[in-house]
Amino acid sequence: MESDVAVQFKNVEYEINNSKILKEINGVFIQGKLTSIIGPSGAGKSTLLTLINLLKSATKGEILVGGKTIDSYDPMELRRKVQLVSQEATMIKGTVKDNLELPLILQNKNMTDEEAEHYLEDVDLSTSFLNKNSKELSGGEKQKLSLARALVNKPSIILLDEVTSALDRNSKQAIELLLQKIKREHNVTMIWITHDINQALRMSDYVWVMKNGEVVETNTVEEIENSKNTDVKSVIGEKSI
Ligand SMILES: Nc1ncnc2c1ncn2[C@@H]1O[C@H](COP(=O)(O)OP(=O)(O)OP(=O)(O)O)[C@@H](O)[C@H]1O
Repeated sequence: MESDVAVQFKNVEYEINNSKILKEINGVFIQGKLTSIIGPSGAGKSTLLTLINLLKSATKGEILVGGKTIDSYDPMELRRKVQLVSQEATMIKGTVKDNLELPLILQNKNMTDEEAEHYLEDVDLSTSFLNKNSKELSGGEKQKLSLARALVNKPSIILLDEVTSALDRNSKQAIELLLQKIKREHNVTMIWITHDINQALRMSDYVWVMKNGEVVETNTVEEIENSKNTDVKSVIGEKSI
């Protein structure tokens, strides 16, 4: 396998209650690049994402992460390497610092205030937020904090599930800029589900287009924009799905 491949799907299927949610999925996610997954509701995007951190297990085929079959990872270890950030930006009760420190606390470690401030700066949050109750943060600030928390385990892959869908225009723009900065400075592979087609085309290096549990096309943004495939054309013609 090429060394720039972060994740590879080989004939992957996911079946539940005799229903095939994902069929014959093949493709790669390239190291250090941002790939968006787009497609209509129910296409199987979230299911595919959860296979990459073993929240679900493929029922057929093979997934390689960093060149190793996913089944060879301890799930907890894998989830440190492959961080999931979701739309809800779920916080635990307590301060901003409590939330940032959580990934370390789970490993019986601590975080100094200095380290915590560094993480806040990394995501463009004021260091004065350190002892603020996380409940008081705005939606955009919570999402920045959840990105900072995802960075604490120094992941090589970040899975983003509709992380800007609940945000207003300004916060959405701030998160987009932040994701570009994280990709650049931390060289992480990002796999992003979004219903905002313009955002996917604007932000991504590569795009996977899904429909009815299948991957219709995986390609660069430019190739996707010029695709002759009617399913691809209908998905990107929607602009917001
Ligand atoms: N546990 C389950 N049991 C049965 N069907 C399921 C289960 N989980 C998901 N599905 C079905 O699998 C299909 C794909 O769901 P999935 O959430 O992956 O799609 P999606 O593309 O992420 O959709 P959305 O954009 O609405 O989030 C849907 O038809 C859904 O109803």
